Amino acid sequence: MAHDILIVDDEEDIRSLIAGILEDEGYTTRAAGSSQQALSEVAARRPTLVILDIWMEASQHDGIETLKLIQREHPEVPVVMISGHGNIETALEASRNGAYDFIEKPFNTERLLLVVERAIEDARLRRENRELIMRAGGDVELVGTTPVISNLRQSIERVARTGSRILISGPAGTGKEVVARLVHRSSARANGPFVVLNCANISPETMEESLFGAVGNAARDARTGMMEIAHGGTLLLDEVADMPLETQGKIVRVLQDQTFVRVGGSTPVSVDVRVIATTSRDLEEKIEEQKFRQDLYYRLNVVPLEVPPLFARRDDIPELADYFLSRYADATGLPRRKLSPEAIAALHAYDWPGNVRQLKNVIERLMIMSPGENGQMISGKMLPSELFSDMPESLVFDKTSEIMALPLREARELFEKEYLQTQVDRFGGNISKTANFIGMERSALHRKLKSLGIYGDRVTD
Ligand SMILES: Nc1ncnc2c1ncn2[C@@H]1O[C@H](COP(=O)(O)OP(=O)(O)OP(=O)(O)O)[C@@H](O)[C@H]1O
Repeated sequence: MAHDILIVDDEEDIRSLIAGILEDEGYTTRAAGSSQQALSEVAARRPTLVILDIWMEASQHDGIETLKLIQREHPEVPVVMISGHGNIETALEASRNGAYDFIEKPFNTERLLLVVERAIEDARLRRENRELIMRAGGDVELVGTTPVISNLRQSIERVARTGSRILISGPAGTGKEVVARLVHRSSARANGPFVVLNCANISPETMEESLFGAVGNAARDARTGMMEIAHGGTLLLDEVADMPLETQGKIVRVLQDQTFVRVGGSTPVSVDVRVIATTSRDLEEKIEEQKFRQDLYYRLNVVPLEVPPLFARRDDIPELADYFLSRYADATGLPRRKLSPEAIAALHAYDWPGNVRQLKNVIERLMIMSPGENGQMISGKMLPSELFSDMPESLVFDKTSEIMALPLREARELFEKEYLQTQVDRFGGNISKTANFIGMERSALHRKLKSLGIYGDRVTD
């Protein structure tokens, strides 16, 4: 996506000289010959960068005042000042007011391009930092090698380049946002912003201000909307099923024209934004209940991507657990730990109703609550009890009275039978995994099952 640069100078020659240099490098430019025009261009759409002359004689505001006005509305937009006279005082004042850097007349093309490139990169890093701080843990790695995840990865690569709208569905905590971030990162917009708007629990008024921004007045501050901030990049509508119906109607039109009006304003703002939506609810059901607009559904659901629950890709659990262990150790400086085979087997057997997010939280908790040396194993006993609470009733063993009525040898045999049958069922009949979990040799388990008469067709290696 081309960056959108606003050039502000009262000399026509300078404006077209800079525009020529920048356009040759693939930037998109707009020009303004006065401070008033500059401010209305900024108001029409937030630029990626402003190049602003310090001396603008016939303008209502001089360069410094214009800088202040731009910074007040958009402190995140970098402004590079042009100065004709190497006046240190003015330079200092501009820096104090947030100017990113200076270029002096007459121009050196190399220097101009270098400063522009640096300013845009610096703003991108700041934005990413802000996003990281705001959404700590929002990483962009889709860990997993099961066929469903490998297919998903391929679909992401394929669809990312097309620019189509995508609807990502799947239960909470499965990694829908990770998928959206990956799409953005693999697309032509990767250097543009990635903006997330959470649609849950927002009133229609707040939602519209968040999306479209607002013109300031006595009652409210001016605000740049997510649509405008996402220009040249991607906007993620998280949990889109919760978007108020009124806003749904408005966004249908915006998706079509990529143009909207800020709350309280009348000037149309044109943007170029790729919209991705996520949902953990069944949108077709919401349409039937008349809580979601069908036309919006069709517009968003150009390419559907599905992220399956964690229990449907159990074999990714060990790799995910390992990934969170090392990531958490790196982030905190805590020792690097490993999971023991029986701990891995227990994580593998659990159903994870909170999906990957729950697994990540369990791992973090383990690292904090079970301190140990570098490389020291985390054993099955250290796992939180919630992991065992959804075990089948028979494993918790409700046959106490029956057992109590038996001599030891028979009681032991009954217990073993119940215990092993349940464990084998838990691991879907897989002997290696069962053996691993219960801490027995695979061949010994085979023999044991046979001797207890529970060696059926469902058992596999
Ligand atoms: N395959 C994965 N590889 C690495 N990390 C993952 C993976 N899936 C999820 N995560 C991590 O798990 C957490 C939850 O993922 P994410 O927020 O993407 O889920 P979600 O489906 O968008 O959840 P919700 O619907 O609740 O918003 C995040 O910290 C994310 O980084």
